[in-house]
Amino acid sequence: MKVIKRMTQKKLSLPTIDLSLWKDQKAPDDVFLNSLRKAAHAYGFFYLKGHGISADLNAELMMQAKNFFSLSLPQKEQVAMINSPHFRGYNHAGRELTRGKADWREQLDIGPERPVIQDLTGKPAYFRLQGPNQWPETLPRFKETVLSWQDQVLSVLRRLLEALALSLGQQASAFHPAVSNTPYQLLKLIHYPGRHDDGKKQGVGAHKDSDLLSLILQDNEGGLEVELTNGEWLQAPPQPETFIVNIGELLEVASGGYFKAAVHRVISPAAGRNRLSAAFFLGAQLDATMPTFSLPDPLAGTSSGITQDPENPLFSQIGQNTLKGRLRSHPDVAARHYNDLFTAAPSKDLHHA
Ligand SMILES: O=C(O)CCC(=O)C(=O)O
Ligand SMILES: [Fe+2]
Repeated sequence: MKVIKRMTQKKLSLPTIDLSLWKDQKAPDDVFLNSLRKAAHAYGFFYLKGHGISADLNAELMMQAKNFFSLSLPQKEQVAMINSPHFRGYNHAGRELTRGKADWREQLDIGPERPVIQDLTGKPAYFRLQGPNQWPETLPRFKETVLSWQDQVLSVLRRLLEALALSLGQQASAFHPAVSNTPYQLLKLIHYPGRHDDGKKQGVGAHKDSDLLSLILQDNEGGLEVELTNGEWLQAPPQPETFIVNIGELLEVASGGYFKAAVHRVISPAAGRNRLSAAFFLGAQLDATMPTFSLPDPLAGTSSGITQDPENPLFSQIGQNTLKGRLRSHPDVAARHYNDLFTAAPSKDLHHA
């Protein structure tokens, strides 16, 4: 009995990709590319090690996140997201929705520090996503640490995208037009409080990310899970010195469905416990359109195409897909700052992004 259990667990563990195997910007070898392609195709969710981001910086980020969530609610509300047309800032637990159901987590959303686009007349609404962040004033090293981590993670993901492009038989530069200049990006610092008496377990409900690639740093609590193609849920517990990387909807579009955006969720910690994570989402230039690459033969034959979900239409126009995700996740921000876009407020099929 025990042996079978052990064998099953071994078979079902998530793959680990070691980015340090790709040295000195030289073309990565076939072994590395094959394992990356396989991980992205079969799971859409994997561990990343050899990324070059120091354990100290990761620990400092988690410490700053902890300091922020330890502030009083009125202090956190000073940077409430409802004040920001750019969807930046704090949301208390229960305010964000996934598929219409409240998530049990509080979070601070931080994007790239960019100026507001002044003259938006005649421009698409998604340009309103660009603008400044809201920073907690009482935490001196917070902004510096967060921006430094954000910067380093962005470089890691840009590099990983070069490898992913090569693994699909494309030029390493295939994603450069989408991510080299000023891609949309978002960092969420997240605190999952312990379960309530009502026993509900939705830390964040099952969802796909609407970006190209996401990267998650988690503390030791666990609770992150990914849905396999056979419908089973597999745990993704923390592993030292690694991040979780997962495929988002834009990469599913780019790969013609060869890489699938992974459905994942977080189960709330038990009562009295809590969990911290930092999730970074790399989108793309808002005014670009995600191309769908034509894949070389052996790959093209094994792709089942882009997922069609009437509740969650995928737009290849990036700004449109990005704004869709933000509006659905934050109907209160949508109602305050984007009311002109709706005849009725979105409510039924809200989807976390
Ligand atoms: O907190 C985590 O580990 C994952 C969060 C997540 O999937 C998301 O915010 O999209
Ligand atoms: Fe996610």
